[in-house]
Amino acid sequence: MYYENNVAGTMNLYSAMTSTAARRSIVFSSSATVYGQPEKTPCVEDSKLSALNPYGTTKLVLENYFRQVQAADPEMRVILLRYFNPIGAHRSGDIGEDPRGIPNNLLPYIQQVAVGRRPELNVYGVDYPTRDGTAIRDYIHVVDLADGHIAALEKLFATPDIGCVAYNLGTGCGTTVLEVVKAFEEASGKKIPIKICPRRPGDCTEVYASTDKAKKELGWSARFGIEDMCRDQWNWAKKNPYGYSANAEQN
Ligand SMILES: O=c1ccn([C@@H]2O[C@H](COP(=O)(O)OP(=O)(O)O[C@H]3O[C@H](CO)[C@@H](O)[C@H](O)[C@H]3O)[C@@H](O)[C@H]2O)c(=O)[nH]1
Repeated sequence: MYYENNVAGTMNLYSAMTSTAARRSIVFSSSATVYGQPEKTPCVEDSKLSALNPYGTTKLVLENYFRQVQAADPEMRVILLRYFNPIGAHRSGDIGEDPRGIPNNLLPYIQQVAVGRRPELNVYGVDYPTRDGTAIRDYIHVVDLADGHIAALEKLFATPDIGCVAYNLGTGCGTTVLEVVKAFEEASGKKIPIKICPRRPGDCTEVYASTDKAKKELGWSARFGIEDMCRDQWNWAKKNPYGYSANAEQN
């Protein structure tokens, strides 16, 4: 079930719902950040939740809010989608991420180094207890993430008594910062100079998804690996080195 050929089918399902049911259904964009520093990986949906930073607190508060609202109104249907680390771009190279100012996230930063907009990548922490000392995340292609939403909507529309349920949207694979750098270098043919820096406050060591629940209950799993994500991100970057702006002055 992939979004390119499935949007029409999903819209038909949506039309089949009564408008009241549709109004009382929601897919909430939550985040793997609600796992805080996980006690165990892969993270399963019923793991203990906590927040390591203010962003994580906003997601936890809103997840709790939706659980309470749904408990008070059992006819509501709620799916909490916990995104892991979305990266990549549409394969056309025409739609991609274009953060304002200095990027906070890894891939947009690497991409700006690759196109010559920044001299080097700051690597935040090489003393984590991982295979190369850098932190581990579960990177997921944005197109897989989009497909996950279609699967969630279909589940929501087809299950009146769903209540409030959380699903991980991740690949189940953990990748270190240095492994991402290497994958991007291979995809782009560009050297990414790095500067070793202290850990960034609020970062956890390792987080990656258990994918079993989404696979079993939504019929969804990620199709793309880190090489595909870097290839598509690079395609976007080389076609649009200044994002949606035409030139360097606006950046
Ligand atoms: O310039 C950079 C940027 C990031 N990192 C490291 O790269 C990893 C990934 O960082 P980043 O891309 O900023 O993602 P996260 O901090 O893991 O957060 C992302 O993933 C979360 C889910 O886990 C989401 O909730 C957030 O919205 C999303 O930004 C971390 O170890 C960072 O320390 C660097 O070394 N240098």
